[in-house]
Amino acid sequence: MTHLAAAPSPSVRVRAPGKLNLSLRVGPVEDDGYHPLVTVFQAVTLVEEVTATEVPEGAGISVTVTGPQADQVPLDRTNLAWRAAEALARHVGTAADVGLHLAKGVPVAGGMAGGSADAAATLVACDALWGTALSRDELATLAAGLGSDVPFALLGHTAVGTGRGHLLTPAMTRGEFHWALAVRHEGLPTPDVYRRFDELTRGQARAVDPVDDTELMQALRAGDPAALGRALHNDLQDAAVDLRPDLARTLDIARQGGALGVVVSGSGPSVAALARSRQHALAIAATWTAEGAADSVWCTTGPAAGARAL
Ligand SMILES: C[C@](O)(CO)[C@H](O)COP(=O)(O)OP(=O)(O)OC[C@H]1O[C@@H](n2ccc(N)nc2=O)[C@H](O)[C@@H]1O
Ligand SMILES: Nc1ncnc2c1ncn2[C@@H]1O[C@H](COP(=O)(O)OP(=O)(O)OP(=O)(O)O)[C@@H](O)[C@H]1O
Repeated sequence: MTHLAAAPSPSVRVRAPGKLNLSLRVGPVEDDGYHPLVTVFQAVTLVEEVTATEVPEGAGISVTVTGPQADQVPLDRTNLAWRAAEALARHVGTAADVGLHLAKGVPVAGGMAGGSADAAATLVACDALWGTALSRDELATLAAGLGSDVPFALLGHTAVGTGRGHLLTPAMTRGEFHWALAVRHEGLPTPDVYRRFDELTRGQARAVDPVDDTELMQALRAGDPAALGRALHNDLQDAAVDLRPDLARTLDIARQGGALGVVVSGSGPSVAALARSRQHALAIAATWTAEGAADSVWCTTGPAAGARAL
């Protein structure tokens, strides 16, 4: 008797990057509860990998997760990847049946948009698995409905974000930038940081203006890490440090270690230090570890590609 092995279910694997905000300028909160932003995103080589696998009709969506902080990631419909699959299925009028596996390489709740990368990767993976063949523009519209950082995870590289951060213009850059990252395993909820920003600025934050990032954009075009380091900026930094005062020491240690610039990433609590080289990034990371200033440290480079099938 011949034994026939069952054919594996079709699956699609997609990688999407985490991000840093090289500059994050935040205006006064609007009536919808969101803040107008001008931000310069850079995608980095810390990535999420999402595998979407065909499941029997009517099986619905399921999520499994691996990675160092997998226990902090929800497996139900509050997971952004689940919501991305649901949003795509609703948009194209197909049944939302898929198994999603997330291999997490981006720190969880670190201000580096790991969940957003999962959502972007899921849109691309399910679009391929279900053969729905949406354009990148249609995917970007769905992405913006899932979260402000999701469209950038689709696009990748370096881009200026306006509106809620979801309206993107690619930016010209030269060369590769080396980053050291100090990660705290207790995350900072993004809404809390924006709320603290409102309190600290008493609702009177200055209106955002892309002109304020002229030097940063020049540094990127020139591939000049020293100039980029001087131009790093984050309007949410004071709010993040106010909520987590120990971040001040993490910032100081990197400065003392000769970082070209150091900044809280997005809403924190991750801290990103721009280094002269990979060796320099490793040295900053080693000092953070030695001083107990981070729960984990990472070295990465940017820019990196947006969500794409492997
Ligand atoms: C801090 C950043 O990561 C910088 O890129 C983003 O602004 C946050 O993006 P995100 O996590 O995708 O945020 P969303 O899921 O869209 O929004 C979460 C919450 O953050 C606040 N929020 C977000 C974006 C924005 N422009 N203004 C805000 O006030 C709102 O309270 C919102 O309810
Ligand atoms: N796919 C996901 N991966 C990680 N967390 C998720 C996911 N979906 C939902 N969450 C929830 O969202 C919270 C924030 O997740 P995430 O890792 O995306 O934060 P972040 O990097 O700070 O996001 P951002 O920089 O976009 O504000 C987590 O604590 C978790 O409860």
